[in-house]
Amino acid sequence: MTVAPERDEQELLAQFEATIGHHDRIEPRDWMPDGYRKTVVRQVAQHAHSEIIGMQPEGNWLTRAPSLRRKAILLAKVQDEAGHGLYLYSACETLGVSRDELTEMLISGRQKYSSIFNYPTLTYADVGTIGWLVDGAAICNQVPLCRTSYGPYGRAMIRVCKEESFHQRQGYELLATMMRGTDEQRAMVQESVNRFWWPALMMFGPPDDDSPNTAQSMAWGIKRNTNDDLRQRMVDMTVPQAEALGVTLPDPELCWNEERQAHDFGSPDWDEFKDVISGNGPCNAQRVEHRRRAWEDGAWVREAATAFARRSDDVQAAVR
Ligand SMILES: CC(C)(COP(=O)(O)OP(=O)(O)OC[C@H]1O[C@@H](n2cnc3c(N)ncnc32)[C@H](O)[C@@H]1OP(=O)(O)O)[C@@H](O)C(=O)NCCC(=O)NCCSC(=O)Cc1ccccc1
Repeated sequence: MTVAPERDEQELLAQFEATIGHHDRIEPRDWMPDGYRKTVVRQVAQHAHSEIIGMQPEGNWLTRAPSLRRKAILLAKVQDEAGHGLYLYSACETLGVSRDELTEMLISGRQKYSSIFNYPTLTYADVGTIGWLVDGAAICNQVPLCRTSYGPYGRAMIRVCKEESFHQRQGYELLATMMRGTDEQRAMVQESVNRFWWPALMMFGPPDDDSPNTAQSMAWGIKRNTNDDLRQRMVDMTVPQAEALGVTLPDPELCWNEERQAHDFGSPDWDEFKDVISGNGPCNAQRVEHRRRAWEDGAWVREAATAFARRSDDVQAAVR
């Protein structure tokens, strides 16, 4: 007996929902609703683009690192970011979208990357602040994503989070070293923290009541927490670290709320956030142009690798 197609679809949907309900993983060959596939591709692609574009602000300091040790640490970190981008592009490819298409969507502005990477890195202290605050925010956001419902994304996150922890520690250690230095160095750290604090809080996305995707993404287990929840976690985690470092977080409203057992804090400038994610931040044009040039300059490498792979296949076929 043949089953009616609608019946088939209903059974598949029920099976999908049961998997989500049990907090099990959805794997690439499993049936999934079109909206789920699109949402995972959107989030994972944005995440991958962020890692790749995110190499630029710190990469800016590679040739000017103040010592061999600092240069080696920074090189390792920037290379890790490239690796994270590649895992994430691979996770996206399991859903039937190619690396070429993803890069095209980034360069043409059809897909986003994290707002934070549209701010400039003006001093070497920014390398420390990015490690401490930006990787700190990335950890808050990504540890729960190790339990995301899409298998390849969650597994990529496990490795990425281990590396992000090293990134955060190296940033904190850099800032701690500068804070033990001269008055000028301490002032440089404070100035850098003042510039990056609010943009780091914006990384978690708009407030929950202004976040169109959160409810559905949580229902599908793609996101495990809301944007505001994770932002609160970041503030609570960072305040004692700032005290230990001896820097001030630039928020006059920041204070401990005994009743909530959490910090109250001010609101980021959401108009600035909207401007930055619409392409009008201080470095948007420069970041995308740099990526476009690198992609075009690398065309010959991709062509050579494809030709080599084709020839190897021909040789294998001839031997068989
Ligand atoms: C929380 C959120 C970012 C946004 O929640 P959703 O539910 O998806 O959206 P929601 O409805 O709340 O927002 C409405 C619209 O606003 C967009 N938008 C929101 N926020 C931002 C933003 N900050 N920047 C730009 N756009 C943002 C959002 O896409 C949506 O637009 P769309 O409808 O697509 O046109 C989520 O996608 C997520 O957890 N992603 C995974 C983590 C991830 O990507 N991490 C990367 C950074 S860490 C790193 O790279 C490591 C590193 C450290 C140091 C150096 C180098 C590398």
